[in-house]
Amino acid sequence: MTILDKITADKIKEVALRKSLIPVSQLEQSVLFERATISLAKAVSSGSGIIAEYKRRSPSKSVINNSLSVQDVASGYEQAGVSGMSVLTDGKYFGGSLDDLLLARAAAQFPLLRKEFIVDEYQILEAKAYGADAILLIAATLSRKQIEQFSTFAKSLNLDVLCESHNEEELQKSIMPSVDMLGINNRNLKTFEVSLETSKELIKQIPDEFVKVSESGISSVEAIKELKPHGFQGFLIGENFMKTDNPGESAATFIKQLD
Ligand SMILES: O=P(O)(O)OC[C@@H](O)[C@@H](O)c1c[nH]c2ccccc12
Repeated sequence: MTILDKITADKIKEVALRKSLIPVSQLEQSVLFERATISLAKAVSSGSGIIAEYKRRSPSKSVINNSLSVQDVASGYEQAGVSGMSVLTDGKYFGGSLDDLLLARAAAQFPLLRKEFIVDEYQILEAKAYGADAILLIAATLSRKQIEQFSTFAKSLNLDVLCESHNEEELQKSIMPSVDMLGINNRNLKTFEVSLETSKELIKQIPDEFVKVSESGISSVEAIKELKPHGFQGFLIGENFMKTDNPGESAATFIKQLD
C-alpha cells in the first residue's frame, strides 16, 4: 500500500463522519456560499503566476513550520504579489484544517485553493462554504469519470479546478473542458522523489487552452526561469517559503527577482 492509498483510505472514512456531523444544507447556509469567487486560473495567467502554499508539515518532510499563523502568512503572501494561495486542509498528514482555509479567507482577498484529497462532492461544498475559490483534484487517486463528475460540480459552484498528474496516463485522463488548470506534480506522491524534468516532459501533451502549473520542489528563481520557456504560467511553491521565518517576505523577494 502506497502512502497515497493510505491517505485516500483514511480520507474516505473521515468524509463519511464529516457528512454525519454537518449536513449539506448547513454548508449551503454559510455566508461564504454566496460569495462571488475569484478565478485562480485568470489570476495565474495574468499575474506573477506564483501560487504560494501554507503547509505546516508533510509526510515527506515531517515538520516544516509549526509556529506561523495562517492569517499572517496569507496577508504576507497577498502583499508579496502572489497570484493565489494554496491551503492544505488535511489534518492527519499535513497538519491543516478547514479552519485554516476560513482564517486565510478572513485575512486576504486573493484566490484560495483548497488543497485536499477529494474523494466526494461533499468536500467541494465544504471548499465553497469555507471560502475557497478553487479546488485540487489528484488524478492518481481518481478515475476519469470521477474527475469529470467532481470538476463539473465545482464549476457549477463557480470554483476553478486544478487537476494534478504525475505521469502520462494520469494527464490523459485529466484532459477535459471542465478542468481549468492542469498541474504537473514534480513530486511522485508514491515515492516522494522530486524532478523538474517531469514538468518539462509532460507539458508537451497539454493542449494550449489549459493554464499550465508546475508543482512541488521549486526552490529557486532559476527553476522558474527554466520552466517558463516550456509553457508554464503557474508555479506552486510550498516548502521554499514555509521553511523561512517570514514566508510573505520570502515570496516578495522571490517575485522581485522574476522580472
Ligand atoms: O513544498 P513544495 O515542494 O513546494 O510543494 C508544494 C505543493 O506542490 C505540494 O505540497 C503538493 C502538490 N500536490 C499535492 C497534493 C497533496 C498534498 C500536497 C501537494
